[in-house]
Amino acid sequence: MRDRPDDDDVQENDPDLTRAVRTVTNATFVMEPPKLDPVYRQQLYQSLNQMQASVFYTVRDWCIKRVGNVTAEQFFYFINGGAGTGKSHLIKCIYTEASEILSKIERNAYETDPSKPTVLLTAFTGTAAFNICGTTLHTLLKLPRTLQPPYKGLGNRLDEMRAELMNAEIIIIDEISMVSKELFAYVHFRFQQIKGSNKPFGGMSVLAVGDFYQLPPVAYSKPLCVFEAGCIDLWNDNFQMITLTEIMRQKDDKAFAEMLNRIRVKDLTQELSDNDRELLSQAVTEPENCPNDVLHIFARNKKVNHHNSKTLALLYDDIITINADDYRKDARTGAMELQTTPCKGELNGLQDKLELAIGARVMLTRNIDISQGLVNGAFAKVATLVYSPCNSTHVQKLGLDLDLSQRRNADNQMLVYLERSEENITTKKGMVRRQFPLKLAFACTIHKVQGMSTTSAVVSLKEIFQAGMGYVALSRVTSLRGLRIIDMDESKLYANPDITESLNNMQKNHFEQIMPFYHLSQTLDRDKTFSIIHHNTQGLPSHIQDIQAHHELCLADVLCFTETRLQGFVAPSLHLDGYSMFERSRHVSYTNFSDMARKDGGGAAIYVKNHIVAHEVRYVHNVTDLEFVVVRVEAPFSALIVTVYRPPTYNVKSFLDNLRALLQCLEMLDVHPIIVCGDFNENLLYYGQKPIMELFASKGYAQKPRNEGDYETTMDLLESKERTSFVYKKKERKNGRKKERKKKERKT
Ligand SMILES: Nc1ncnc2c1ncn2[C@@H]1O[C@H](COP(=O)(O)OP(=O)(O)OP(=O)(O)O)[C@@H](O)[C@H]1O
Repeated sequence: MRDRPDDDDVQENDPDLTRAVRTVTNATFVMEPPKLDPVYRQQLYQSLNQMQASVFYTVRDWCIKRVGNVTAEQFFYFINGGAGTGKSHLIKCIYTEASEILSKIERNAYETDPSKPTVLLTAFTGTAAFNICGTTLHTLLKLPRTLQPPYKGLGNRLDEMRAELMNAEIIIIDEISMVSKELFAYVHFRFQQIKGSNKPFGGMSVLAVGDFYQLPPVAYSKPLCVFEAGCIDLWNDNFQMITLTEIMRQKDDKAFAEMLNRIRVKDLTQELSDNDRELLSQAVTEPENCPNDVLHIFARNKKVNHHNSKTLALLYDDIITINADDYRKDARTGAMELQTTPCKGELNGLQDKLELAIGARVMLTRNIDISQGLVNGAFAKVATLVYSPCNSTHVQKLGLDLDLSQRRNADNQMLVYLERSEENITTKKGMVRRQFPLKLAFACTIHKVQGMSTTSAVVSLKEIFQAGMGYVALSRVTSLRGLRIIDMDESKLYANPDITESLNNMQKNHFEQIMPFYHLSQTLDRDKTFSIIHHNTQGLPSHIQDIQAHHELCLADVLCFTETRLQGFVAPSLHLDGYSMFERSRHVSYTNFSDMARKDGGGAAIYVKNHIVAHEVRYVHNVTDLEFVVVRVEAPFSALIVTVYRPPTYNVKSFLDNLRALLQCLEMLDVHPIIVCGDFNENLLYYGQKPIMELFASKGYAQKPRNEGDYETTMDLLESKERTSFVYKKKERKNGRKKERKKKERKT
């Protein structure tokens, strides 16, 4: 049987909501994507694993379509995945990239303010919002305290909200497991009102992110994915699920990561396997063996408070007591009078008295300023006390040293100064309290650690009262070495079976279309297929790391690159592991066009997998003034592979003469099939003559692939003489090139 929480814990389950609503409804949100250094940004994108990259590029392509005015259907994706599978990491990347691309949408400057956000990054709790550099749903949408139907509109704040969210196209909602159906419906109605549209969420695309096996919504309401009769079902009607499976948090401790995956879905009736029990037992210990300075995680507040007081007394001699300043309204004069001693406040309100010490670990209990990291659940150390100038015993401000993970900028070593917050004590009429919104944090509840990554923690499994709590607590640490379990109780590790059933029934998407070759290569018989990818690199030196990190490119047997922009010297860093490289720079490619030879850019290269026997055909008789590479493959297949680049400024007639000469010489080598690919800068959408394609056709070459769809943006050709078993043409991802193309099409 599951425990029922007492009142204290019911409130504790709602760590941010009540406070967020109470304190920030009047606050305005600031939403500005972080200005990341381009190199760091590139590294961030390169770090994405295959599934993260699929989602990233799907959303990126959608944004590019929106900018290009191509029809882009509203999307509703649910990014699912166990703890530490990199959901938050992924949405930070999506947010940065999508914001930048969508900011390029041409808008009427008189009607819109281009500085307004295009992508809204939100989370349910303040800590999670800070973690992703976003804001809470409540702050963003100025949601009321109670979310019971019927929907209450924005009233006279509508214009203000419309002005603020006029450019918004996508909303990202992290920690979706904690979002109740009422809250979700409110978000939907808010956007319908703000955008003046009857579409779901007013036409906004939604990226919901989270793990329904982690903490559920507050007050025992059903998670969004679980069907509930009589409730509007925005979830199952609209959302498609994409699952991230690679655990990134515990990537250096695979056995632990895999065990966590099993605990995540284990239901109450199942037992741990012997292996898992044995593995977990390595972390089981007694409380006295746990260092005081390691974060302790408990299910209930009582245990947290007890541990905090005990540890403070143990570690510090100079304990300071900070009383709340309670003011009562004088009935006669109306003046607020300071009381000599604080009264007994509310259970979840500002504390009557705070016991602290310099150096003690504390946690904020209110959202003060999300942009500064002063959010409910943020960890810090007390660094200084600032006393009132007129009362040397009255603490006016506290200097806090926020944890590194809590700082928006890791270089920022400055203290943040916290002032007292003010709240009405609702149980005492006319009474107002001013106190620092803090509590000691040598320990905290499981509800405060969702989303957190830490190297070490002590977890108590005692008194866990909800499905998923045990899993959330155990999955915070990056390795089993950093985990200590006290009060081990296997029966507290269980999932809600309704979640499993609901997720099984959800619509799924694997985004195969964004990486077709990756998916195809999983089923291909690699011994019987030969894959060639052509790609215009727009500069090998600046993109070699992108190529190395790319999930599809390095699966090909042969990589044909154009616009390598090499200048003779090939740095060792330009070699790809597992491939032999053959290249020709532009400078050595022209004899009769010295002006072309002097220009930077251009060039071609072919990389061939090491297990393939291949030689470069370096000197091709009578062929000059052409940027090309020819490679003869001898085993396990026999073929001639050629890559050609024609710069847009190169006269077509001269190019055709030299290409014709090349094709003739290739025939003489008598190796088949001959596969020629490259970037010829010939507009295939143009209805008039296409002399380059016609030359290939006249010589018996066939364009691959034949699929009409592939011609849409094609300027590159992949021509083959004789049938090849499989060829794949890399799809374009570069916005810039599409634009250039469009420009050219308009001109022609
Ligand atoms: N592609 C990646 N490359 C490198 N590190 C990554 C990558 N993805 C995630 N990480 C790291 O793994 C850790 C866990 O990632 P993250 O917090 O995004 O996971 P999560 O799925 O949001 O977890 P939770 O459900 O517990 O909130 C973080 O330290 C993050 O920086």
